[in-house]
Amino acid sequence: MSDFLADWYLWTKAFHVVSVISWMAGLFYLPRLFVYHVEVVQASTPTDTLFQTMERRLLRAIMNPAMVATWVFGLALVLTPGIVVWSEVWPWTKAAAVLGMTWFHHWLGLRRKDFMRGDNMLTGRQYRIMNEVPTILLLIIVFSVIVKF
Ligand code: HEM
Repeated sequence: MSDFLADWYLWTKAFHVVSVISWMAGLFYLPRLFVYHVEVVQASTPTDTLFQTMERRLLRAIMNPAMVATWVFGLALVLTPGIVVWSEVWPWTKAAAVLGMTWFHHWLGLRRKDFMRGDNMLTGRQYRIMNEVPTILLLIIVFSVIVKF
């Protein structure tokens, strides 16, 4: 198993990065959709239904599979011999930020259900602020995994 993972290391990393890009695209876009949904769209109109469809498809067709793929390829990299040295700081920083990103994904899923039920409680400004969460986590993850501080 270790030999197999070592042989496929660069391919695994390439698929990991592709999955990460797809996941991040959704994590940036879905809160933007929520901003417009709450600020511009009237409840129970055809536009409301259209936004709900876009939000559901983005989450189910792109973000959920991309998150699973990111985790699968990421964990394969963790198991690859010699890649992660747990006595260094960066794997822990990255792990904490990745758990934060996964929490944010599930938080967005819960907010989508609020819109679906017609009882969203947050304002456009609050969604704009939450939109910064993936940016901050992305910076922490990329600097920790590449600079390895
Ligand atoms: C979901 C759980 C994740 C795990 C278990 C994981 C684990 C890993 C591991 C072990 C590596 C190899 C590091 C190396 O080759 O030195 C790696 C590479 C990488 N990861 Fe992740 N990762 C995860 C999520 C993410 C996320 C969310 C991002 C970005 C937002 C990300 C961005 C990257 C990048 C850019 C690389 C390539 C670094 C390089 O070129 O050396 N990863 N990941």
